[in-house]
Amino acid sequence: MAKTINDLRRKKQNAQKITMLTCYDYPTAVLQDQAGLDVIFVGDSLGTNELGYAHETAVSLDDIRHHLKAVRRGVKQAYLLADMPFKTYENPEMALATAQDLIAHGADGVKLEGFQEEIVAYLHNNGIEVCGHLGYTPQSHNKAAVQGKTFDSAKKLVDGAVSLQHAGASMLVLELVPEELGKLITGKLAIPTIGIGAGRFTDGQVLIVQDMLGIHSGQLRHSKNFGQVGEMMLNAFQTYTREVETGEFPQPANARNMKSEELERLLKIYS
Ligand SMILES: Nc1nc(=O)c2c([nH]1)NC[C@@H]1CN(c3ccc(C(=O)N[C@@H](CCC(=O)O)C(=O)O)cc3)CN21
Ligand SMILES: CC(C)C(=O)C(=O)O
Ligand SMILES: [Mg+2]
Repeated sequence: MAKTINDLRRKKQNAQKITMLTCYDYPTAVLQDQAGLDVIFVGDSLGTNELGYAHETAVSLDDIRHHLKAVRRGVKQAYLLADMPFKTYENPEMALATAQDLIAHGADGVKLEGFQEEIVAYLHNNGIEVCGHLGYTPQSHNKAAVQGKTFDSAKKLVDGAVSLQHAGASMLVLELVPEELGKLITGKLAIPTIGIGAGRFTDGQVLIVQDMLGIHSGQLRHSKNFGQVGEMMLNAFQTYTREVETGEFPQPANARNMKSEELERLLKIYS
């Protein structure tokens, strides 16, 4: 049975951590699902991490849909969440059309950024499971910076989080906020909080899959390399290149052969 929002809420109640990673393709989805991830997430970080765009705001609904469909084919047990792209939820009707499109293409729930209580309430009232996202929100911020470091900005985030829950949000991502604020908001909410750069005390954690696999050069402070996959890929590409160039690959065992009588007939004509 695939995981539901209720399973995630129960994990929070039992003080069990919720695990989430971004995912943009089928083979990665199969492995994440097999590993037992709770939430597999097609984020709009797709743009900068998978498609080579300069910014998340360049990601279209078509882009998300295309990758969501691939991920859907690989996810059997996890909850599958999809980001609503920039400018696809500018009013309640547009938001509902976007959310319904993503649900129709395999998402179990959708995520949107910011203090969007009216949109969240409208989606919720139409049966959509919505995840909020507060703190650093790439669709409205240009440069990564920790949010909620001062009394005023922190209060805005606490009040916003409570309002989103009240509006019907099922879950809340907190991005780049002080650990103290992650803890405070998590304690105030009945719905699960998922942190990225939000410290130790959120109900769950999310990372960008390339970051945690070590596919990017450079290390962001909130992340950790759980594997040196980039280095392994580079080594494999370099070794392949060298072996093809030197003739070490392919070997006879990699080749297919004709029956000798067929070959002899052919050579009689052409040699
Ligand atoms: N590869 C990748 N990793 C992410 O964590 C990530 C994305 N992409 N795309 C969407 C958002 C944007 N995020 C980001 C982007 C940049 C920083 C960054 O530059 N962090 C600095 C410190 C910033 C600060 O402390 O003010 C660092 O050195 O880690 C952090 C989170 C998190 N998300
Ligand atoms: C950083 C996470 C939460 C996100 O929104 C994304 O990957 O798009
Ligand atoms: Mg996003």
